[in-house]
Amino acid sequence: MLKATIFSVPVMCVVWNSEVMPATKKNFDNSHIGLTFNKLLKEIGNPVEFELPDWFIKCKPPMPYTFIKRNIYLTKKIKRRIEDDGIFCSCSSSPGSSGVCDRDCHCGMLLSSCSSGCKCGNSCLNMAFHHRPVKKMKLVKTKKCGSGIVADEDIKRGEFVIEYVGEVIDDKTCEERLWKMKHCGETNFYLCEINCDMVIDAMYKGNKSRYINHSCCPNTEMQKWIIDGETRIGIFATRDIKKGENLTYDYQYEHLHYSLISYCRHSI
Ligand SMILES: C[S@@+](CC[C@H](N)C(=O)[O-])C[C@H]1O[C@@H](n2cnc3c(N)ncnc32)[C@H](O)[C@@H]1O
Repeated sequence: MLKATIFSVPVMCVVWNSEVMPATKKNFDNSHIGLTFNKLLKEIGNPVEFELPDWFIKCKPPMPYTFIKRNIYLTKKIKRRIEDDGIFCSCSSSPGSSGVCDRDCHCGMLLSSCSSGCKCGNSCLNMAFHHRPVKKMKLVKTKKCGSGIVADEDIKRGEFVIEYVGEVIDDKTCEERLWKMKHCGETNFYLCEINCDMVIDAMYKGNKSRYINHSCCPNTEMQKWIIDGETRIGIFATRDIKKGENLTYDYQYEHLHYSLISYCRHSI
């Protein structure tokens, strides 16, 4: 339950949410405005406690974050090319296909993008997503899941939607951040596991993909691609999506270290 304390003083009105921001209160107490406020408080007497109305809690603005285009590594960047496994890109279009290699070429089947060895050259379609435009999407308030994302244009099945980017951290940092969030009472997590010791955390830095909510009947999916030796996560449409539809994917959150009271498709 969120509680606030309001002091009605002519001109100055301070709303303090003691459960969410304890660190800020300390800074506030020592600041000039804090000292003045405390002096005023002594003169006024005891504050009155009240519960914040539901509409206020629901209207809580989304947490600010820094927009980034590419992952930022806070851990060692491990580059692993498929060539390291003795697989070299010598793809060419298969007979009867559209004339360029697609996801059915050797590299595509390994979810690795083609390299310069590919005989299709610039027209190659197995170029993962790093050269493809991001779909138009809008940030919205959902009924039950805080902020969410809706498509702002029709999207076709299989099309690339957006890359999931954030800070790439190791397991230890991830655990530290989770504890910190627990202490702050933060319930929104922005974690995506790349492998057993690498997680993309879009809590502080990311793009709109950080707002895509979970559903067990999703319309997009996450795909791991190796692009120039780096594992990157692309979000792709699993069916045709109409403009205005909520974008969702399945978090498969049993892999992560937290649980989620999940609302599914229709209630998001
Ligand atoms: C990646 S964020 C998604 C954006 C988030 N809704 C926000 O307001 O910033 C993931 C968090 O959203 C909430 N969330 C996402 N999908 C949900 C669902 N289906 N049911 C309940 N909560 C959900 C959970 O708090 C989760 O930790």
